[in-house]
Amino acid sequence: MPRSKKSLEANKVSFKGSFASLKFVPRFFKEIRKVNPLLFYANVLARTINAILPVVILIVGKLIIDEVVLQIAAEEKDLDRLWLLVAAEFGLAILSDLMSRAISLTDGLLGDQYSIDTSVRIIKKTSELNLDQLEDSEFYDKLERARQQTTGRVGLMSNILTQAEDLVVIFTLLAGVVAFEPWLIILLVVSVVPTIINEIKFSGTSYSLARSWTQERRELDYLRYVGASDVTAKEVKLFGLSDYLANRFKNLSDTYYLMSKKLAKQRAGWGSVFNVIGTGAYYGAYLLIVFRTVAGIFTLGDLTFLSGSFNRLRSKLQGFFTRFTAITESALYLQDYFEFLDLKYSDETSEEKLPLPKKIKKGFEFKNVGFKYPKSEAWVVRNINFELKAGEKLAFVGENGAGKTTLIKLLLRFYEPTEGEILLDDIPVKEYNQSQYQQYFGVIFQDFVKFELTLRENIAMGEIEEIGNQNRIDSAAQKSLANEVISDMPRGYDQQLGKRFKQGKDLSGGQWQKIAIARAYMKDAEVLILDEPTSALDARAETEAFDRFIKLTEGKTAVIISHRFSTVRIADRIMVLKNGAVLEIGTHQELMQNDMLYAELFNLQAQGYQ
Ligand SMILES: Nc1ncnc2c1ncn2[C@@H]1O[C@H](COP(=O)(O)OP(=O)(O)OP(=O)(O)O)[C@@H](O)[C@H]1O
Repeated sequence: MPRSKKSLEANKVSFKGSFASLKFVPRFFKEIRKVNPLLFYANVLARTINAILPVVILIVGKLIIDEVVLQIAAEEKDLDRLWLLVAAEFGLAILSDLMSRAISLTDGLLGDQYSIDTSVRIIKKTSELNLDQLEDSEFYDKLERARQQTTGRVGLMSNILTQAEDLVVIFTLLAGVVAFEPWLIILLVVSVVPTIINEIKFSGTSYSLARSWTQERRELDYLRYVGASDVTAKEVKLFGLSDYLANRFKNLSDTYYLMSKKLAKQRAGWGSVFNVIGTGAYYGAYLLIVFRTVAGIFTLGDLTFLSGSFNRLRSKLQGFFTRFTAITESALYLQDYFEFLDLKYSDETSEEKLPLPKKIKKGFEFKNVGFKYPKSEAWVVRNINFELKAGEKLAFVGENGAGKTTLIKLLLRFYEPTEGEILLDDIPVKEYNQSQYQQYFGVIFQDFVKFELTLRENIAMGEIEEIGNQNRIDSAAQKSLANEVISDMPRGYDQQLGKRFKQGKDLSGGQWQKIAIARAYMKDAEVLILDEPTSALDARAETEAFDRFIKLTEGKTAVIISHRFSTVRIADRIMVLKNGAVLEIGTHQELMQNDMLYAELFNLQAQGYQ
């Protein structure tokens, strides 16, 4: 676990590594510009004007003081030029304020638009990826970092633009200072070098710390959720778990707090030591300017201009380097984000694919299929051979963990078999385009999603393009018996479901299930898969749901997983799985005559009902 110093070292990103992350900055800006070109160029323009203003303001300030000194000495006072200069300085101050406001306005608007854009892209990209990628914890961490840094990316944008702006300020001020007193440059270097050293020393460390803690942060989020959520509240209360969860949360957070506190203290400590050196150099420069003014080499105006310029230069340069560290740190997150967006899913990379047959002619065939989950050594299923014929209703039965859902995931091509192959009408399913292939199926999983959206949306999710097709939604609801749920809802189809939102209504397990089944009917799928779809229905509703299912899906191919044998027996054929292998397959009668596991389990359940 990366809670030790050792793992922090392992995750440490070098200063060079931080530099390398800057290569993502051009792409980042291209994307921002694409989001809203007008706002982007307005921002750049305002920043350019704002960058030139400081030196102009200082020069006008110097001219004002020189003019004042001149007028004090003059016998006949002529204040016209002075008024003009003061008016110019006033105008410049107003312009500077306007530009700053324009910058923060455009920064904010661009930032908002960009963060909407990135969130949308992350959602879309996630849907393109394979299940094995999504279930991989390393990948999940990457996704987490890509997602978390949405606000960080907005800060990065304004930091980089400010950096460019400050670079212009620094060069214009430098030009002014060099024109008067080139020696000051050496003192300037001495005054900022300590800051640079400090930044290099700590660069990357805080990012490394945050990065090495991605897993733990996930754990913290989870503990926070488990400890304070309506879903877990019943068990947490009943088992008195809140102290245990709170302590576990606190212990883990404290470890992180202590590590980051140590880092922050070191940074602050060294920062103050280096600052003393820097401030010393600044006052050295100040003395030099004062002496030259007393000696009559500089005018009073030069004195104000130089000391003002020098002071600004120092703070701008310091800011430049501090910001540089912040930029490289955030750019490392940018790397996570772009790497995530660039992830390929296997089907994308493969060559031309075959068009899918409009109608399934023969059916599916599993040939010697074996499968191990990624990063696992154990065979979950092996030597699987069976046919799912076109139009057939096949049921899978078997004990928990026998591999039933895994076979469904393989059939749906969420995973590729480790050995053997799956054929559709004698052609390996790999030959077909994956997403088109998946469109063939209407599936209700055991752990189907309870979308906390409206009832209508929950059903229409089966074929979202048809959300406006009321007839289709009505028909799906009738087939699945969800119409009974709808008539109980005060707002009918527009009823918000779940407890998360205002006026939301939570449903019973069985009611949710009826809605989920409606979702499967919504799609005019070639193959229907119901993975324990009726476990929460009462006995009467279950029988009714299955009778309907068989009638309504006449001619369609279907796979049903169920632990209830009364349901299973109405399937055309039943496949019994044990420890990842096919134990027996046949009709209910055949399996009863076989007198093996199926007959044993069937009789066991039948006795229970007597
Ligand atoms: N994503 C995964 N990664 C690794 N192993 C997994 C994964 N999903 C399931 N398994 C393992 O594969 C085996 C078969 O699981 P599967 O879900 O296919 O069983 P099942 O027959 O559907 O069980 P149940 O009746 O309990 O739903 C189990 O031992 C399980 O631990």
